[in-house]
Amino acid sequence: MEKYRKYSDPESKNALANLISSEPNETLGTNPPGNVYAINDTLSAEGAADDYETCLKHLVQTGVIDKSSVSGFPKFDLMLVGMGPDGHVASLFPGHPLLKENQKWVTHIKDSPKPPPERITFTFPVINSSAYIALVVCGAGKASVVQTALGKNQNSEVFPVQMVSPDGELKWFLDKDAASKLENFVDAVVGRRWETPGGTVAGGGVNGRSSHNHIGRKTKTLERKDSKVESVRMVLVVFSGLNEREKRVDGGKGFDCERLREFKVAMKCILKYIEGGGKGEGSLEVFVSDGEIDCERIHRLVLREIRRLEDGLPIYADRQQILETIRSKQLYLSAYGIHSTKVSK
Ligand SMILES: O=C1O[C@H](COP(=O)(O)O)[C@@H](O)[C@H](O)[C@H]1O
Repeated sequence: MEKYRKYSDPESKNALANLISSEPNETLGTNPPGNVYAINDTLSAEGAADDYETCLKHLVQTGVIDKSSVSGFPKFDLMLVGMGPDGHVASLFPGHPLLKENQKWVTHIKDSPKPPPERITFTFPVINSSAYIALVVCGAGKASVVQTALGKNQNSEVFPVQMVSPDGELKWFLDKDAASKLENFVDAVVGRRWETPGGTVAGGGVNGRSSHNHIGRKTKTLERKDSKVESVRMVLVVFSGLNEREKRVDGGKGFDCERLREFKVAMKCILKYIEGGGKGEGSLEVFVSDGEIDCERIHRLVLREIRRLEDGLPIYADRQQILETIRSKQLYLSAYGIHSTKVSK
């Protein structure tokens, strides 16, 4: 959770949740508005936090959200958590008394060190009761805290991010810049990227220059094509090029293979969509079919997948698992709607 802003404010994450719920989304389709539990921006920050906690309690009582048998707090299936350069998570800042809150589910802050000062936030007991937390951290400004949190050196003051310790699974997702101060951890933690034309490799270990250029050439060719036949052909070429490449990657381990696997799932979906004349019944795991073959869309989807394979976040490799969780649960937009609202008053 974070800043408390009016929905009309572009920084409001409630506004983002509402946008997601009303606009058809390439991957998720249209989310039913009833699945979004937004913060009441007509109340004060304190009132909104209490109101939100009441809403959450109702959802637990009615069985929409599980209750943790360990802590008694609500247990979210999936929580997407970011981190600030000072190591804060949600709106729980270093040294702030809210770090110790152990009764409330949702609380407010009026003196946030990062603007805006008024925010509402989940407390640590709620965050740490989650079944799965994806901690997504990007940017060089966060590299020092990442180094401290994941490295071997002890720090005297514990960063809030170091207090993220769920009953379930915790997975860090770092981009290259956020991971730049890690040494031995790089291979283990960071998704390996293919060598870029400039020669930069994160994670290393993959002899990827020729493959990168191969894909790059195909991308350029693809950009010039827009007929149905060419779209199909290019999907197949990219797909078979990757099969070849996969044989050279390190024995099926590491992020490269996981990302390739996710990419291949996407390519299969696109092929089924094409072969089924736009009606890929039950087969469109990574995008939603609207019934008609749309070449522009195929083109855009293939480019999107290539971009994610080559330069996307490591979380790309976990898309199937995340989508499965999202689709099988009734409540799933907490990361946007609950986790973060921003209202300026
Ligand atoms: O203020 C906040 O910042 C952190 C980090 O944001 P990012 O845009 O740099 O990733 C965010 O995770 C948190 O929810 C928010 O309160």
